Amino acid sequence: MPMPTITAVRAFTVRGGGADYHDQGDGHWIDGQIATPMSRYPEYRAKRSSFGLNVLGTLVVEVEASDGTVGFAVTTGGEIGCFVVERHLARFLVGRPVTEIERMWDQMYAASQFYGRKGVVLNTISGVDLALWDLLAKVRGEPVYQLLGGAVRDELVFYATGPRPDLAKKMGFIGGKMPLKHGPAEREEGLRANVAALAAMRDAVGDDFWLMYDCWMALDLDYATRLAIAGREHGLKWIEECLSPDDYWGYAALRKAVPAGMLVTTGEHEATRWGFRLLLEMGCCDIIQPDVGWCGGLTELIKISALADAHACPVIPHGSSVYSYHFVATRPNSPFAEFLMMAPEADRVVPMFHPLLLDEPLPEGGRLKVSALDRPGFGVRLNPDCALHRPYPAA
Ligand SMILES: C[C@H](O)[C@H](O)CC(=O)C(=O)O
Ligand SMILES: [Mg+2]
Repeated sequence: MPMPTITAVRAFTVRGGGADYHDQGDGHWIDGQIATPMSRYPEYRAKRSSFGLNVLGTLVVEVEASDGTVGFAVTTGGEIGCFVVERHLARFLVGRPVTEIERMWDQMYAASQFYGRKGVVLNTISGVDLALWDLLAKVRGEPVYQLLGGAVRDELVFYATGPRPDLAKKMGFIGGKMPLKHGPAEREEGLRANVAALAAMRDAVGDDFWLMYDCWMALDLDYATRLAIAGREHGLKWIEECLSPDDYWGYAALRKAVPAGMLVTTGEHEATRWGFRLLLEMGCCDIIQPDVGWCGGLTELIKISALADAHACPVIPHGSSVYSYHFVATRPNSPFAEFLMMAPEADRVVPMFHPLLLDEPLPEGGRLKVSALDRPGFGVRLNPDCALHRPYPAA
């Protein structure tokens, strides 16, 4: 049966939240003091925006088909992403049938290998890939999760990321992952403060609620090991992204050094099946956390997940709202999902990609029925009130 072909590819950027969820206004918890690889420089410690955490902005990719259907997706990538899409990647899409996602992915990756492979180029390929899945699912009139093989569960259960696991517990989430505040440059005093914050939160939530620490690449092996050992007493379930994403050897050593039963997790800044192959084969972690908007998109996440399954390693995707939910619904080895608390005080559930997307389904009581995803494509719309900027329109 002849399928529509792709007739146009457009790339836009937009500021203020959206897929670059770090691009928030003053006073938001996500831009407070959180340990980062830049925390060793005191002048970049108090706010993550001080070193440029929100420098990229959101990338919006639209793909239009010959029958008039438009698919779209959002990720982090901003103006650089727009350039890569419109001046380079679009050529591999225009004129192709909407079904040929695998071939388009392979051409985008192979053609950009000389300057890509990870980082913003893979964010960009992910954005294009997700827009292609949205388009194909809309052309077929089905939700994306049905194209992925259908749901393996009726509802998703979530843990919450943010500074208030005590409030997340009241909202019905199964656990809370806190941002670590102090890094190694703040020495023993900082370490004691990190452990004290965990202990206080444990007192607030009781024994059975999961508590985790997100260390956002800020630590070294020695500090991470000491934090894990001290955290065990307070029921720290996992310790996340402690080291540089390039330090596979450090992660392998950390996994051996943490107390029995504590999980080492990482992968939100890793990309492609080859990056995750290193994490898995080197025994770096107990859970991988690819971000579907950064790791290469759904086409790549399917491969990463299969590889992880063969290593008995669960896949709990990082954030990414609907783009994760449609995937998690379909994989036996993704037993729960992350919800990032994007309210400035983490005191209520708000859409992760607010204000950019309309119709983003929200967990209620820490759960989301898969039937809430039953709309064509990823089931979301762009908010017409958000001012999109198209810096590199095709000539
Ligand atoms: C809170 C973390 O520093 C980061 O902003 C989000 C993240 O790493 C996660 O959700 O995981
Ligand atoms: Mg994280």
